[in-house]
Amino acid sequence: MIELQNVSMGYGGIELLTEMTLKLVPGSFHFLTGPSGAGKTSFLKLCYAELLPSAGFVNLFGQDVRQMGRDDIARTRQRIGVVHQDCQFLDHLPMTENVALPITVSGRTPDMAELRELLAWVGLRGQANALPPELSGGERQRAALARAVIMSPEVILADEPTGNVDWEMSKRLLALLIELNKMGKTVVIATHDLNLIRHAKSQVSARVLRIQNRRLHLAGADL
Ligand SMILES: Nc1ncnc2c1ncn2[C@@H]1O[C@H](COP(=O)(O)OP(=O)(O)OP(=O)(O)O)[C@@H](O)[C@H]1O
Repeated sequence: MIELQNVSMGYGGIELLTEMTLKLVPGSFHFLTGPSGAGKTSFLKLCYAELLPSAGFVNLFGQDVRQMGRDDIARTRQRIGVVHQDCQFLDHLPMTENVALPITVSGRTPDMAELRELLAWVGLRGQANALPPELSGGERQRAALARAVIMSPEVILADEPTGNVDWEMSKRLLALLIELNKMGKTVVIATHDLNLIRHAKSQVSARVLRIQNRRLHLAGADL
């Protein structure tokens, strides 16, 4: 579904990622780790066509990203849910409306029963009418996850989804992502948190990728 073949990319003519090859098969679970600034966010952006490779091929659901027009990219993005590192919300809208934004911007009316069910799933039933500034960090992260999955994507790319929360909340977020994977979704989590990876490995069969020295490596069992 997402395939990178000898992909390189960089900014301002300086290469950041070199010759990366990876095939994300349906239902797989991957962690992506590596030092700060190694290029984890940039890598994820390649996977949802926010960035294009400077060399090599990125294939999303059978299509080469370079051959895709704006409409193709928009359609493909509906199949990929992204939990951004700095989850942004519209502060004047209640959480239900923020979480439903992907549906409303695509011109549809959200099903309120489904929306309530989704908020309950991430443990935010009581915050449905709250405004984003009234939420804690963990609640924001869970709302970001709900927003990422509201279009029922096949793939979930989560960029440091547990970045600003304590260990209990990290485990709770991870449990939601594992639940999504058990429902058949393909999951990629970029994280610095090796404890999170160790914890996950007792519950799910996950591959760990590491970006180091601009290249993508399969991490060993030393985690
Ligand atoms: N739009 C951009 N223009 C220029 N340089 C950028 C841009 N985005 C990222 N970079 C640079 O690319 C490098 C990798 O950034 P990226 O955010 O992909 O790394 P990361 O591994 O996700 O980092 P972190 O773990 O700190 O979030 C950094 O040096 C960053 O400054």
